[in-house]
Amino acid sequence: MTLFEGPIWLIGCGNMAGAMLEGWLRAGADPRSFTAVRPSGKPVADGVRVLTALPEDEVPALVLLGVKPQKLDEVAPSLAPALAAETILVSILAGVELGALRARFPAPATIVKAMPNLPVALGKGVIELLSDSTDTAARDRVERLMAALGHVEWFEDEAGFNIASGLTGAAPAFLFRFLDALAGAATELGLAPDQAARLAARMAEGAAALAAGSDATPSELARRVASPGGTTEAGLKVLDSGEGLKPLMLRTLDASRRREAELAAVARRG
Ligand SMILES: NC(=O)C1=CN([C@@H]2O[C@H](COP(=O)(O)OP(=O)(O)OC[C@H]3O[C@@H](n4cnc5c(N)ncnc54)[C@H](OP(=O)(O)O)[C@@H]3O)[C@@H](O)[C@H]2O)C=CC1
Ligand SMILES: O=C(O)[C@@H]1CCC=N1
Repeated sequence: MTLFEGPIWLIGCGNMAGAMLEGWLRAGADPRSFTAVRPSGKPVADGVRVLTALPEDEVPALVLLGVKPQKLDEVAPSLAPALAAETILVSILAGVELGALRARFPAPATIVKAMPNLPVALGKGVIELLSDSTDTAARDRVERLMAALGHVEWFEDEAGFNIASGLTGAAPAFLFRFLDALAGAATELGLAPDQAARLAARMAEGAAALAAGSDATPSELARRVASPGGTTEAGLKVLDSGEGLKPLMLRTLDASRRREAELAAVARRG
């Protein structure tokens, strides 16, 4: 069974849209159903058409808007007339609200905001979705396509979507920083850098799988690791001391959310 019927255009195919394409191809999608439009014309994957301008030989069933938010007004004027009422527009542009998309793309009946993250390339991403469309068949088609990339959740409003965007869209970078710091510390204490990086990443893979698959809270899982009077407890005391990690995470996510609001305001002004 095909993931999605009809041509899919990827407007911009850099880190994120490229990772989504990788995930869909990995899930068995037909490469010939995709057209990537990118100014560089760099190839993306075997069998996927790459153009430097919009195709003129087909009407897209779905368009994935994958450029930087700052490029929205560079692409919208030429893209909008190429979309039909039945074209589903999916935007992954951080901060750009449904209203700002509707103002630029009047034709599509269904516009969906999606916030994916880089692990979609492995089919292990998280994708938040938001739409004001009442076309349940179109919403279901988008959900099915996104579900090939990982865990999908719908949101009811921009505010909740924005908080979740920081938590799953941006936070892989926060986790990578944590792993870097952890491995760096092990290196300072005497381990070879490549070995420290490898072990930290493998540790995170297993611990994350445990957390995702367990009914226990992260706090309970930490308790199971920390033997009373043991080595973990000694480390946790440092992590939890003073201001600790929790206020740092609050400031981190809040900064992402505030930046998202700034990007939203720019796109609203147009
Ligand atoms: N990176 C991430 O983890 C996530 C990113 N996002 C969102 O994804 C979007 C893209 O981010 P990211 O992939 O990191 O950025 P990249 O810089 O990697 O990719 C941007 C893409 O846009 C293309 N592009 C630039 N100008 C145009 C144009 N005029 N017409 C068509 N394509 C154009 C570039 O083409 P070329 O390759 O030829 O230079 C490139 O393929 C952003 O809106 C971001 O908010 C959302 C969730 C996570
Ligand atoms: O940094 C950004 O703005 C984008 C959105 C989430 C991840 N990358």
